[in-house]
Amino acid sequence: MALASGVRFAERALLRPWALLRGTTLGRTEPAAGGGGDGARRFGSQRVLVEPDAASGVAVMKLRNPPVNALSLELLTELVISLEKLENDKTFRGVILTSDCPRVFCAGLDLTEICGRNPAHCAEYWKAMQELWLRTYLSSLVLVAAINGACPAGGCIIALSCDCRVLADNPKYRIGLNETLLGIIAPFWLKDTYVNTIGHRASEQALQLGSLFPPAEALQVGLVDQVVPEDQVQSTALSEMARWLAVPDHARQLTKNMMRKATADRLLRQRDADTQNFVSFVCRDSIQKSLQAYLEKLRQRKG
Ligand SMILES: CCCCCC/C=C/CC(=O)SCCNC(=O)CCNC(=O)[C@H](O)C(C)(C)COP(=O)(O)OP(=O)(O)OC[C@H]1O[C@@H](n2cnc3c(N)ncnc32)[C@H](O)[C@@H]1OP(=O)(O)O
Repeated sequence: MALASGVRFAERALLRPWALLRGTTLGRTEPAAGGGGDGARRFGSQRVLVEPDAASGVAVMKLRNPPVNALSLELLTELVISLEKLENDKTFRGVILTSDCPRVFCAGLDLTEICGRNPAHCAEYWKAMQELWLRTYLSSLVLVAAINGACPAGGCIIALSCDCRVLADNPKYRIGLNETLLGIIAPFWLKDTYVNTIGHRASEQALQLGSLFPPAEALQVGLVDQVVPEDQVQSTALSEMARWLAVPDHARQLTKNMMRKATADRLLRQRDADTQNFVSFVCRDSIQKSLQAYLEKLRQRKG
């Protein structure tokens, strides 16, 4: 009974794939450095590099959308497709999500996707955001975030959608939801994800203040599970993965589903309304002005 409802839920979460692969090169396969058999072949796309290890059942998925892994529509699309590919391949039980860009895990939403764009584009973009969150939050795989760089806003949400987070101990690598500082508001599903991770009071404070936590504070508040020297992020993520994979899949997956279903269902029930809210909010003149000003500040901040 529990299994059947878990499967039905997973099926509902598998929402439509998009036909929006502008400029993507999906499905490319090439030998990993060091060569080897099938287990060592890497695949992926232009913006997502997947290094599968069939022997351990673990794949490393690297975001590579330089300079800062901003979540462009293409990156969102390629992430969903790469994840789906691994989920459909029974060889794999876990994914380590990390960045191929130096110093940044993910800069969050790509502001150029919502600045000066028409409502139809903003809607398409937001649906892609929702899709990635649903896919990661409900993934049947064990997802471990190896956070090897700055992790604001949408980057933080991707990390929080994983089962476990390992952050590199570098004061520049801050993590949190800073939306209010851009003059925008985190949608309810981001807020729910935050609350589910660090609790109501800490979320209330951090969300209103737009706090970006340095590693020690992120650990203290519970945003991340481990803080380790930068050169140990990958090995620690692998050790964490082993701990999670020691649990039988069916028991772990059904428990994950039990813990996360209500939060995901809330978005699934209101997906269109959430998109409309986002579009009407972000297309307001006043919001466009503050987003433009924020982007300009980022561009001038060089050095
Ligand atoms: C999965 C579901 C997700 C749901 C998400 C829902 C809502 C999310 C809200 C958001 O995500 S809003 C975005 C918030 N992001 C930020 O505030 C981060 C802004 N960026 C930074 O703070 C810094 O860039 C950095 C990430 C700390 C990296 O610093 P660094 O010094 O290494 O690089 P920069 O010189 O600042 O930037 C290089 C280059 O990249 C441009 N850029 C940076 N961030 C963004 C962005 N989010 N979108 C678009 N472009 C960005 C920056 O302007 C520079 O461009 P240039 O042309 O080279 O000047």
